Amino acid sequence: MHIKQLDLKNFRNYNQLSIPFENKVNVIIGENAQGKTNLLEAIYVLAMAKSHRTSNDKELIHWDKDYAKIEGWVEKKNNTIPLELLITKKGKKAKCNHLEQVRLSKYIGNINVVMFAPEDLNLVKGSPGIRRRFIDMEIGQVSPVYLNNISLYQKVLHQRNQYLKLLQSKKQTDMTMLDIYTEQLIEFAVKIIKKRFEFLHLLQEWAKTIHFSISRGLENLQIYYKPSVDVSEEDDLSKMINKYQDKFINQKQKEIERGMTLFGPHRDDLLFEINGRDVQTFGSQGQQRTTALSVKLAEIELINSEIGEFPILLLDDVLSELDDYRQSHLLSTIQGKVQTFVTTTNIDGIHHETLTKASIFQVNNGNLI
Ligand SMILES: Nc1ncnc2c1ncn2[C@@H]1O[C@H](COP(=O)(O)OP(=O)(O)OP(=O)(O)O)[C@@H](O)[C@H]1O
Repeated sequence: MHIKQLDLKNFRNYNQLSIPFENKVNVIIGENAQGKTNLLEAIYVLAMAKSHRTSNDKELIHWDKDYAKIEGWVEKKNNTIPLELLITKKGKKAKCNHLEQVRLSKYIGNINVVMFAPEDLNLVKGSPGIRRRFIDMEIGQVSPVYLNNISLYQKVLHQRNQYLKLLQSKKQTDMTMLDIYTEQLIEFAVKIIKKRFEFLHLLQEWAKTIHFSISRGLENLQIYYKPSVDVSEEDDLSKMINKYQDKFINQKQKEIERGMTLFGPHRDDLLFEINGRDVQTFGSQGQQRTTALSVKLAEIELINSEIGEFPILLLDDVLSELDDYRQSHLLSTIQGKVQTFVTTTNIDGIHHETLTKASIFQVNNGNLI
């Protein structure tokens, strides 16, 4: 799939932009603070209905304006889909094929994107929240049901936490509501975890092969799911439910004392190992970067195997962070099959061969030439 045309109105520092793109590597060059990341963010928001760098949608609207609009025409194998996202200070409205989509979870997934930004280099080293966000965003792109379960889980989690706070402060002593919230929480938790296991299983297969090749056959990458309740990939849903129920019964007092939910998908993590050793603790910076790169390249392959089309790749200022060999590997994977947007302040950081086949844009204060 690829974006044929992108129109922006009042999006961050873009007052008005209307630009066609080809299905190849598009290099966006500009000095700092000109709007390179903003452009990639617009494509990401068009795909995911939220930003990769802020949870506050109002920040996306140009300071002096009341709304922002992103329109994109996405060419897929069999059709072209017009997409539109209107962001106002009161909320968002999404249209697909000119029809308003009541549920955003149904809208997301019309375009698939893989974003690789400097913060993704922290996928291994950073906090567990980064890894959870990664896994949720990636599964969410191909599974609206998963996104829906996440949002229902978060709702119950919030209610359960509030109730635990009431019990903690002894403003409430009746346990009935806590038990009801616990049952509801478990229902969504196990569905989420089951899907995460499935996704990681597939991601792991691709990431392992890619990593082996980037490390010139020296490194074996393994990715594990680290659950906060001792469930495993082999467990069926009812076994997982039993384990969860036991955990919440055993830890009830502790949760009341702390006034919060201490177990569940919102506390789970991922573990990366190279040749049997934890990359977060023992990996060099280079190994951590290679791991992040392998995972991103694996995502591209995984999306293609799930939906039969390659996603759009957004590379925000990361090419110069990769050495020549890793850059070549990345570019040979995408060349000719993945529409890619690359931002850079310095064209010298990008392979000569890539540049000869790319469209090159200059961005200057919210204008793209
Ligand atoms: N809501 C907004 N309205 C208007 N301008 C905004 C808004 N949000 C950010 N900006 C402006 O956008 C510019 C930043 O753009 P962007 O983050 O895309 O920079 P960049 O070109 O990627 O730079 P760098 O190379 O430093 O990462 C800044 O000048 C900032 O002031």
